[in-house]
Amino acid sequence: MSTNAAMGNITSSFTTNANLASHLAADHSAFVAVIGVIIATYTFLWTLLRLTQDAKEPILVSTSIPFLSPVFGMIRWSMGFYNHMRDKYPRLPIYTLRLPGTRIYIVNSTTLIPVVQRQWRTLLFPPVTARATEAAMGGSKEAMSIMRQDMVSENGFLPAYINAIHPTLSAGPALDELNEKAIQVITRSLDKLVSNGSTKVKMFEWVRQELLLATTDGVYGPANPLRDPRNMEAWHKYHPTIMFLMLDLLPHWVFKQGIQGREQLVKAFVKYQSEGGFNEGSTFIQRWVEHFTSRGIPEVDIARCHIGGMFALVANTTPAAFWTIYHIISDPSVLEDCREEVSHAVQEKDGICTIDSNYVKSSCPTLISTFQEVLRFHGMGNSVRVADEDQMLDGKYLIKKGGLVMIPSRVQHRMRSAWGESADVFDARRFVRKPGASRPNPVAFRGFGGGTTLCPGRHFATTEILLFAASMLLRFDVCPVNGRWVTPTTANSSQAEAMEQPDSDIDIELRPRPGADMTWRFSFGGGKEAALVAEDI
Ligand code: HEM
Repeated sequence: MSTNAAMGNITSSFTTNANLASHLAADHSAFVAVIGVIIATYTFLWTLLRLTQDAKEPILVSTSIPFLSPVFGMIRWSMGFYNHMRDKYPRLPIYTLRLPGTRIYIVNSTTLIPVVQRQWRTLLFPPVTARATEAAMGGSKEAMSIMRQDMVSENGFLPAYINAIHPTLSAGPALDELNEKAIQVITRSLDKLVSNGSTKVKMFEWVRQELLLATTDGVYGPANPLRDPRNMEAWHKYHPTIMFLMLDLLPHWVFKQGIQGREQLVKAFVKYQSEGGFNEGSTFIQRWVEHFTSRGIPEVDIARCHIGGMFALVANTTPAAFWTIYHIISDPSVLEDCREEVSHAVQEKDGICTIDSNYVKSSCPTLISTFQEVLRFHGMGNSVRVADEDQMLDGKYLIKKGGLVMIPSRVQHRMRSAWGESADVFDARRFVRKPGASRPNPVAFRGFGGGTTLCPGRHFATTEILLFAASMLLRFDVCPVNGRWVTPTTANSSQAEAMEQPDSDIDIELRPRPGADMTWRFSFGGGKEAALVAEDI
């Protein structure tokens, strides 16, 4: 190499190094600037968090990244998040989570639950219903202003709505008639299955279809919009998007299909309203419509609210029925006991088998206990209340106006102090009364919620599910097509619902039992409803 060339290389290498050094210096300052911004942002958020948190509020947790740690926790642990937090902070009766723009007070202690429920005039549920109506059902400004006018007093639209429907869903002729209509639909469908001989079905899909048709026929009557397969398809498109629409975080075009489904249902329910289809429906739906029309809710919004009502009707009943039937038929000893119990509810005369619904609701302890255990084990409702003003809870904890108070039922349902060491195990006979044994703490059982928002549809759903299960046990043997029962996982359950949903379906074969082809009927009337929650005992 010549001297010149060598010099050139040295010069060029020097220039390159100088460039590199200046690049590194620039990169270094950019790096320092980024770190500076991160530290400044972190310090700002941390200070903001501390300054806006009152010492009297429940202890603040999950703060490593201010305002975002709870969000990451919810994404990571999904529906197990609150149980994870309970295990992490086992001594906290209540704690605060701070999310962007929201503070949530999570109640873990069984003793605080009745306190929250007693403060129903300042810890409100109606704002939650109103928000769902607006975000997920598309309620108009006019309808929302009627709904939001008074959310506290008994004259307010939403509290008065619950009062209007309550008598039609409580023990009495209106409820009996509703349950009778619904079970007739299931019976007709089972008759058809029997006449087809052994049939293979996908269990969840099949249970869902049976209940959707039975429940909506029972409620809406002969003009039931869900009888039209296009509307049924629209429901299946819309239903999975409800939770995302309620969260209202993403633009609506992301859920185009779901919204198309919803709008198709709105048209169908507008027709149902304008043609007076409800006049031939249940007493429940007549009182429901009466309330909405008397308060001046526009027709199209009534149709939107019908869709919200449908969600309440079927969203939890379907998985609850699936799990009840699954846990009975997949356990030979539970199956034997339940079948024996319901066989005493049947009276046969002249080829007609009549099942006494009162007997099923009151005298089949293993069947009823299995259903209750389904509500405990698979129940995942988060009771949410909105604080209407600053207030003290139990004289100890400051709840700030606008904050959400939440009671996650999964935390209660898996509490060892309430359910013992077997809290994480499904035990079909857990609720069967045993001589000398004490009852589990009823406050820890939140399958139907509790307090003023205790589910008004619980008797309808309970009877429908128990009678469906009884019919199945009496008329069919059920086998898994692949020869063994494998309990589906539930990790992907939609958190808009109060019951876990199976992640995968099960192929089953329904084989008619001897006598399945006789005429099957139900008798109703005069009996009490099954008492599953403290308020009914
Ligand atoms: C197994 C089936 C069902 C389950 C597990 C269930 C569960 C629940 C739960 C946990 C709540 C309380 C929500 C809270 O406090 O935050 C609730 C409320 C409610 N449920 Fe159900 N439910 C079922 C069936 C039904 C049915 C069939 C209807 C309609 C007839 C219905 C109508 C309602 C209504 C309207 C509310 C709100 C009450 C209020 O605003 O005060 N539910 N349900």
